[in-house]
Amino acid sequence: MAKITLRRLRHSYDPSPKGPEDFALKQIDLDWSDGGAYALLGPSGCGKSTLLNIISGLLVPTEGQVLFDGQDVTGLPPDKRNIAQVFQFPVIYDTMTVYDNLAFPLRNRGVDESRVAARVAEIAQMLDVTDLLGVRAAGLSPDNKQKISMGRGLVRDDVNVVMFDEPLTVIDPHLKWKLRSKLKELHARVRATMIYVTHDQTEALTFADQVVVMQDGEIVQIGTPVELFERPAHTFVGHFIGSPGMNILPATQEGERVMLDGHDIALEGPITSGSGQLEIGIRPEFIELAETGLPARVRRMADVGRHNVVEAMIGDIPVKLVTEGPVPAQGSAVHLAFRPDHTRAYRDGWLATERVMP
Ligand SMILES: Nc1ncnc2c1ncn2[C@@H]1O[C@H](COP(=O)(O)OP(=O)(O)OP(=O)(O)O)[C@@H](O)[C@H]1O
Repeated sequence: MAKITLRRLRHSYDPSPKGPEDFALKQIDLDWSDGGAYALLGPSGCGKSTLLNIISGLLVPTEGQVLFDGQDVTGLPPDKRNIAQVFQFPVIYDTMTVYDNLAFPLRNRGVDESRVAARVAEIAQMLDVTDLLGVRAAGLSPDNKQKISMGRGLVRDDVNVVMFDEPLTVIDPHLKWKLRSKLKELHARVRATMIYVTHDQTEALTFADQVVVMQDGEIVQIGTPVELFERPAHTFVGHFIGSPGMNILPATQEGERVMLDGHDIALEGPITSGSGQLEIGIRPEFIELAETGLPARVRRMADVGRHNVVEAMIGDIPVKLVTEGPVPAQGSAVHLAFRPDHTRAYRDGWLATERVMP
């Protein structure tokens, strides 16, 4: 397995790009350490596939370098990079048995049959497909086909990286969670460097130790799932991660004071200096209905299972909060308390408060 370094990567599909808007990847600098579980998360069109194709060698970047363990592989074709890839749709040979499918990548490398047998048995056991080893792949259900496809990606232990490109797309929703946790378990056992590409926050947050969030050809934040949830570096991350996402509320500043609809708001710490559009970011989980606080009116509520989501208006500004307690009737006057340690300011989208450590 290898450490992967992306150095000053830029890519444009336009042969003569004029400005940043012509670049599908603006500038990417990244270090992925050996054996880590990473997710690349972002909405459709943000550049995930472009980045994946550059790492796998299907695409040569317009600028910058890709290094595996410090060695420049930017110009190497995919078959010289020693990587395994699992795609959206299963890539298996229908006429072969499950055993032969799993054995294929090893036999292809000239691995001897006793080693093949041991490794196939190990992977089959991890994926719960031992019973299927003698079955022809053509007869498998779509999710079992994709499991075998994943197994083919994981069977070699000499690859630099295993890359998964939206691998659960074809899986039935009720089976998705099973495969999701299976993949996490597999990483813990195989300890390969893995990169998981998805637009689905649940998949990314379940699988990865570190999540790279992309927007519009740029990385907006790299962090653990908890870091992304608790302290988004950008309003995009706050909004994209969480359900419902972070409240992003228009704010004004007078000296050190930050105000929302004319009310002073206590923040996690001092606001950084600078200019630009000011907003307050607070997650619905960190707002409470209280005796005192910001006056608001309940607009609607939704029962989402374990808790209720209440939408209230502070003046003309809608705010969502999550509560497990009783919900006041629609139209009633309430007070909202923001937890200061989870209330942050953002300027032109970027985090603009410093955290005061307790
Ligand atoms: N072959 C291509 N030629 C021209 N433009 C392309 C090509 N492939 C992608 N793009 C553009 O590059 C940008 C990034 O696309 P990319 O496919 O990398 O995003 P993505 O995050 O993987 O999206 P999706 O999840 O929909 O695949 C988009 O604006 C897309 O239109």
